[in-house]
Amino acid sequence: MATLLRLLKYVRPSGMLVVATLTLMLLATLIDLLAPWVLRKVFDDGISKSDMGMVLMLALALFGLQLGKSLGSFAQGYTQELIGQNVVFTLRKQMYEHLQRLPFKYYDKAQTGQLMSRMTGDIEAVKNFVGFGGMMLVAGMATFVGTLIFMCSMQWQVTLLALSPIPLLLIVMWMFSRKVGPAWGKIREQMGRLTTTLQENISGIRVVKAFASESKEKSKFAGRNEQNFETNMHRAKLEANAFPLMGFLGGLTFLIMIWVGAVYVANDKMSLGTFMAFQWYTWGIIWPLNMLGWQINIFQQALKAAPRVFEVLDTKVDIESPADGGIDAATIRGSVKFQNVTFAFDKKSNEEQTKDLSKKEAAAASEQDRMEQENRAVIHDIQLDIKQGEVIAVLGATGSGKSSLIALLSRFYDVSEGSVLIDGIDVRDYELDGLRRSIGIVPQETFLFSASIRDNIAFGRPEATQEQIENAAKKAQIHAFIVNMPYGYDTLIGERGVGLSGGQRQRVALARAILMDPPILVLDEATASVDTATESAIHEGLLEVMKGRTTFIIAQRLSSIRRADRIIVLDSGKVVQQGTHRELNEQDGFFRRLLERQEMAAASSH
Ligand SMILES: Nc1ncnc2c1ncn2[C@@H]1O[C@H](COP(=O)(O)OP(=O)(O)OP(=O)(O)O)[C@@H](O)[C@H]1O
Repeated sequence: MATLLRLLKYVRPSGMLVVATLTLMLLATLIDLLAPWVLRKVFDDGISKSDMGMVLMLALALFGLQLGKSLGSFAQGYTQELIGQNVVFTLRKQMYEHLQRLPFKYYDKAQTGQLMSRMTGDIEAVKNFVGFGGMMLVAGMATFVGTLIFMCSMQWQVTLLALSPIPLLLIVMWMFSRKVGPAWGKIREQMGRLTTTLQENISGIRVVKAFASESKEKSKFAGRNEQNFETNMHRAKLEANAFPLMGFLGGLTFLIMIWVGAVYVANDKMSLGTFMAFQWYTWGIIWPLNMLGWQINIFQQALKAAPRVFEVLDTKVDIESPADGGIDAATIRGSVKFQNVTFAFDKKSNEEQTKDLSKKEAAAASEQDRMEQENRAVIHDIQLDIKQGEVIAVLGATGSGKSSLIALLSRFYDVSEGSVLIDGIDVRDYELDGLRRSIGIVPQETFLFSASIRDNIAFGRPEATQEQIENAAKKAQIHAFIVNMPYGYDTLIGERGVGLSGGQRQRVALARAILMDPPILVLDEATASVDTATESAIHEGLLEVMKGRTTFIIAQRLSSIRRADRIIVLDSGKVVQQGTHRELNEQDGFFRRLLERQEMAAASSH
């Protein structure tokens, strides 16, 4: 019921259209009800009295009624679809906008295929009910009730007798509805899983092929496809059992009507005209009941699909600008302070933790969670003070927490304890978009869109001039490569940058960050996939780019951090060493061991 009420809210903006459609439907119903009544007159006032003038007039009246109905149907079909499409449009817009706002935490767990299927199939199922099923239900009910009124007013005894199979028909329908609902729920869920398998296979096709795992993946897909096939066949079986039974019981109404009607006509208790009109009216009883079977189907499908969409819409966005809009980040200069920062990925919100608990229990739970969080933390009590314009290299073994630490700067995640300050202000107090625009990031894995290379570089600044784009590309050492491409900056690159090498993709991402001209720059293993010659060329360019900007370089290769003002070494989420290259070289620790290992590796490769 709650789902239905919530769906109705989406229909409310189309209120006038709904009124227009329902008016047209009710008019069509009235015409349907009047037509048999006119037919009755053809027999009783025309044929039986041999008044051919009357017959002609009534035939023309019937024609006029049908013409009116046809014109009405044309408009009604259009408005009906418009209502459904309005709902689809709003739901898709809301879902898309919400997906854009949802934090990284959500995407760490969400399955792309499930989201795709909710955005497409589930919303479509909702539309079928809102635009078609719901309206037809109203039309069907109006036809049913109207028909009964007309029939009873003509001959109530025959009407009631003809209705005797209806209770049985309602029982069949109720049983069908109870069984088909869960089947639709399963189908929607399975479609989500099927889409996920497909999406993962397409995205990961290179891994599938590299490991020659096509047949394993094929059977995984076949398994899910088969499950969906079986559930659909189960649903079809339910329909195949219920619909003919409903048709049969409807047919019984006809049989009773003809038999009882004939007896009443023979006994002069019913005119021949009324008998003929009843034949027509019987359809007004059978049609809505038969349609009800389909409507239950559409309704149940929508009832199972809508919560899947609402579930996404109801996911809380807990990383947002402050309620008052937040502090303008345009003036950020770039000093950064990590103040007692602890961070765990699976932090639960306070509300989630203390829901349904008393005050005392909530306090105990919160203390327990604080301790658990401390155990799960990937960043432990970090204190760092970074001056504006400083170049900081963050070093550490894989999994030591380098990327996590930097992710807290842009609020991809929020700290569990402590605070991250930029220019002395907590990052949570800034307007979020502005904050993120102030931090240019070249991530480990670059995502490029299927668009021109120019648009990919100008992704964060679509208004940038060609000259600005080219300057950024030059600094990222990619300009020469781009101008040699078939269409230069207009060359289209495939999804995720297909057609470019790993190093080229990384340089496009670097140009993208440089173009944003941010006060803070983050290079996450940014030169990892380029050759040593290009790497040193990039570093030359970066020297100029880094000038005046606070820069974080996350790297494992020592060559890429030589120019850092300070090196921070992380181990299991804790800062274990910090200082200049020279200072750290003089200490016994992770840094010197890394240096020695790399020097040995370099010597053995010569
Ligand atoms: N989204 C996530 N959800 C849960 N745990 C995560 C997530 N991302 C990383 N971790 C865990 O957090 C720890 C730190 O990971 P992080 O990516 O920050 O390390 P890193 O030093 O950048 O590693 P690398 O050099 O390999 O990129 C690791 O133990 C990792 O397993």
